[in-house]
Amino acid sequence: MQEYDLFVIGGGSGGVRCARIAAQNGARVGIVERRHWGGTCVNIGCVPKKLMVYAAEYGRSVDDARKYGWDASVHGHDWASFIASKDKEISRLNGIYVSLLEKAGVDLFTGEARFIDSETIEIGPSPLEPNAKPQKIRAKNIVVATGSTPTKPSIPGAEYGIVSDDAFHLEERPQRVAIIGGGYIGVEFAGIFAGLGSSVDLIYRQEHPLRGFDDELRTHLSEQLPLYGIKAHPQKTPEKIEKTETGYALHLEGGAVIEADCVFFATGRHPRIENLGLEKAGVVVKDGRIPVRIINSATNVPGIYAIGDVTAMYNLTPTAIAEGHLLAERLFGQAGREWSFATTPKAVFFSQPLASVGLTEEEASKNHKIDIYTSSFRPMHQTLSGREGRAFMKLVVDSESQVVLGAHMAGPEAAEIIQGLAIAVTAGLTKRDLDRTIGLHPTSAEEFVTMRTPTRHVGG
Ligand SMILES: Cc1cc2nc3c(=O)[nH]c(=O)nc-3n(C[C@H](O)[C@H](O)[C@H](O)COP(=O)(O)OP(=O)(O)OC[C@H]3O[C@@H](n4cnc5c(N)ncnc54)[C@H](O)[C@@H]3O)c2cc1C
Ligand SMILES: NC(=O)c1ccc[n+]([C@@H]2O[C@H](COP(=O)([O-])OP(=O)(O)OC[C@H]3O[C@@H](n4cnc5c(N)ncnc54)[C@H](O)[C@@H]3O)[C@@H](O)[C@H]2O)c1
Repeated sequence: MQEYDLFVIGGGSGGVRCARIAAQNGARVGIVERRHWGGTCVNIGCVPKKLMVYAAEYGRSVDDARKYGWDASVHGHDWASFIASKDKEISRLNGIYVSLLEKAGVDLFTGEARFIDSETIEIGPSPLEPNAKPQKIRAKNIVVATGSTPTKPSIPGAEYGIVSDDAFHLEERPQRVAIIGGGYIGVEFAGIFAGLGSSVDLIYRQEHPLRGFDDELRTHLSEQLPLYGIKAHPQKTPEKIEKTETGYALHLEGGAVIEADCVFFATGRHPRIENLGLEKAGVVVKDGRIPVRIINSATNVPGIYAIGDVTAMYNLTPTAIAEGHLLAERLFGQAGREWSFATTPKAVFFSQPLASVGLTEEEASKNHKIDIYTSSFRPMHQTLSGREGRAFMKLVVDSESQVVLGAHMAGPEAAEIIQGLAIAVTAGLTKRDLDRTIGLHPTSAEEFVTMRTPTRHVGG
């Protein structure tokens, strides 16, 4: 039986980083992957999704270009050729992940892993290695980095609906898409399909999409949806799906029926822990996830750790990577690196991107007297193109200390801009620091350093 200092289950964002850093620090490391190296982000998440967002924007950009004097026109989108290009890029990235691990001296295994006991793993057949002969591995430290998987509600006809995993490999682009769920995936794919020319219905339970984001930003998004050709169905819950002669009928509670060629469930994700044998290792599972201490990723069993989506704490790639990196350094290298998880920035890659860092107005006003600064404007490139829609920016500032507690934006390059603001919020900079920063003209970003008069004072 092979023995390791560290064995990682799951070759995704968190697992790959953890294995690589541990090996670079001299540990003997093995890692197992069941399906695709690089995990969700690279294969069926962030990366192909962002490529799809780019694809979706070109149609509108050509329209804009005409207004800027170009003799350009669009004659439809070739889904099959786009998917083939996307797949080529993803398999290039798969190769990079494998070579990164190999170069670091990590042993790679393909197959489905499960615990036999708290120090022993068995690897059996999986989609990546259907004929794998079962083999056992022992390790002093084991990291569970198995990620998460889409959740479908158990309504009649749910089997007719797809999830995000399927959306990346559809044979053709559906003409009519009904997307259920107003979270990250629902909003992003609504933008993608609408941009590519599909008719899109977006169904969600709240008054506005993106629960947990700043309420004013959410309201702004609701106002923008129709401008992108998306039909919103707020405060609606799906009841059942029926197959019809022309596609599917999605019935909503209250009686409305939406006809679609594709019903897309974007109704959240749950940790992938079934069949992992956690009970054999004695690892406690609570509410379907592995609870850990963020400070050291430790489970209740000494020597067993969990990082990334399987802990259901942040569910983002950079946080999974940071958790994996921190754990490897703490176990085998020099501990001491710090990451500010509390100021993790978030972005939703909708056609008009949205991004946030720090506290929302609702969160901040519970414990602080705050000054709110807002700005809403027509982005400059739309003046000639005539495109409708406005950008929105917001700062949440502590009234007494003037520390910037949160920054929120919807508009061109919002994610790129908020990444910069995230440094300011993480560093605890004040509104005065923003005020004394000279703007970069003409940009949308300069608005964040030129908002002088509070829109309102709240809380306390
Ligand atoms: C459509 C979509 C878009 C997203 N977009 C973004 C984005 O833009 N930005 C962002 O930050 N985050 C995004 N995310 C979230 C991000 O992908 C995840 O937070 C991140 O991948 C989590 O990393 P992880 O290492 O925890 O898990 P994963 O990357 O999911 O890796 C887990 C790996 O473990 C493997 N595995 C599972 N069980 C076993 C087993 N028993 N044996 C062997 N291997 C196993 C799986 O096959 C998988 O490859 C997106 C997610 C989705 C679904
Ligand atoms: N840009 C990014 O960083 C990005 C992009 C995609 C996904 N992700 C990550 O992946 C996670 C999963 O994304 P997601 O959009 O699936 O989840 P989510 O938690 O963001 O949104 C799920 C949505 O589904 C709704 N919902 C849940 N059960 C339902 C039901 N039975 N009927 C109707 N609606 C229901 C919820 O109210 C919510 O609006 C995210 O939380 C995020 O962490 C991140």
